[in-house]
Amino acid sequence: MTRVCAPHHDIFTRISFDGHLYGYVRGPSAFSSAKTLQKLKNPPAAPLLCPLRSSAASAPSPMGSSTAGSSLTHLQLRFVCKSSSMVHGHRPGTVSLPPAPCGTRRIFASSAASLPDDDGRKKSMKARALELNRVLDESAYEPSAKDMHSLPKPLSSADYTNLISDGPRLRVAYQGVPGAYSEAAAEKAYPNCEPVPCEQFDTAFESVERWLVDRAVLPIENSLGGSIHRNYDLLLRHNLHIVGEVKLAVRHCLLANHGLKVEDLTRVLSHPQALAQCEHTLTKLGLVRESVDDTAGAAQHVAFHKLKDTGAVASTTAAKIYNLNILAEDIQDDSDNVTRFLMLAREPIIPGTERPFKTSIVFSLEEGPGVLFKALAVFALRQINLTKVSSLLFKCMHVFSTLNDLVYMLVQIESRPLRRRNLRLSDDNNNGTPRFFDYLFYVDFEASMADKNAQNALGHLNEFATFLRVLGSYPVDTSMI
Ligand SMILES: O=C(O)C(=O)C[C@]1(C(=O)O)C=C[C@@H](O)C=C1
Repeated sequence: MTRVCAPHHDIFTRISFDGHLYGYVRGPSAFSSAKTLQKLKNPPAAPLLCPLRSSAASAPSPMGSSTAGSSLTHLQLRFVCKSSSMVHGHRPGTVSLPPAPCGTRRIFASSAASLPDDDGRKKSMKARALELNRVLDESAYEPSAKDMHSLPKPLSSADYTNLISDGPRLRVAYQGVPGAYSEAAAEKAYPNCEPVPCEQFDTAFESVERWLVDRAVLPIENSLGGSIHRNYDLLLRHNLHIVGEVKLAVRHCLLANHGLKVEDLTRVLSHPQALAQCEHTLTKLGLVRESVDDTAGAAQHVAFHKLKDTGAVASTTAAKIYNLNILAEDIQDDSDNVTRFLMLAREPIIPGTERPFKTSIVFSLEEGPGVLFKALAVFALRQINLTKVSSLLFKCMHVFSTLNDLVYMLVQIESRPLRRRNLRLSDDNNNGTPRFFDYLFYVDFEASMADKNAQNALGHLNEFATFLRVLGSYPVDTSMI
């Protein structure tokens, strides 16, 4: 590896008004330089946005991450400074980058831009820096299919060491890539936030716990597809608090590359929930379904590989970002397709009573006839409405050590967030062998923990529950979906 001060790379940096250090890396091997920056143990800054503009695209891997391309000529990274001293101390020799062909220059503008005009040399550097900043400002970010690799790369566990959260905008983790419904939910929950894509749900949870982002917004249930069990598991496994909910009307489209017709397609890619939500339509079209991590990732894959026989079920936003054609709109089986997302934070909010609140709890019970009836009665007795009751079956009582072994079974009782009917219970007639198992019951009830009635109900439940945890008490999303 060569030091950055070797005459191989153009590196421009600047300090933005929001305290971030923005960086440009230029050069034929700029992409691999960026990758190296990301991998460094002690980088001066953490690249957040991967290549912004390039004259030749490097190939995104099937589900979003990018691979190095030797023909990149122009690339922008966004850096987040680790400390103010980094801004002022950012100088040649601090960053190691792989060698690149000679003939390019390097410029360190940010430190000069932030220095007082105390001598002529610094003055000219400062002028240069300001000029650079002006040029950088003029190159606005307009993602298109041509530079889709420029979109934020989803966080994976490996990225943790490089991410620092010090900007004034709230950073909100979501699972998926840009154009995913979860990104729209994050923006609805926290307008003006900076959505941070994460590869997996676990990554989103962990990035909040490690202070890399401020919040996470994750799907928990859908009116057609039901509960997202993975996130119920993660709610128990992690110690985050539910601080809000947001409901999003999910309207799926069938996307394909330009020039294709529905008849040309034999296969369709999407998130399993999205495929389930379009079950009837896709069956009617005779398309083979294939599950991927998220809807927008499916669109990205179809676009990047220019697939001729495969479409994607995703949003209109994903169609725009990845430059796909919309073959059919509103293909979900129910026009009232709503997904409920949870807003998660490290600290709980102080529950109030000035507006409608909801409280989410999880508990387990001793086995025995009528125990669930008894548990639900603590709410019924106090006229507290339940908006969700679901149960997960797990193998043994040691909740925290054995969640890996959690066996998801059909829920005994299930309700879904329907717009007009808040509670829908149905038996699954599961005559298996439940007596060998314990259940975790997840209940949402319409009351605030600041409400004495709710406190009494939970006190009552706690008398006989073998485990009880309040996951959060938060305002109900009453917005029009
Ligand atoms: O794949 C996406 O776009 C997501 O945001 C995930 C997800 C989900 O997990 O349910 C979110 C909303 C829709 O219900 C479909 C998929």
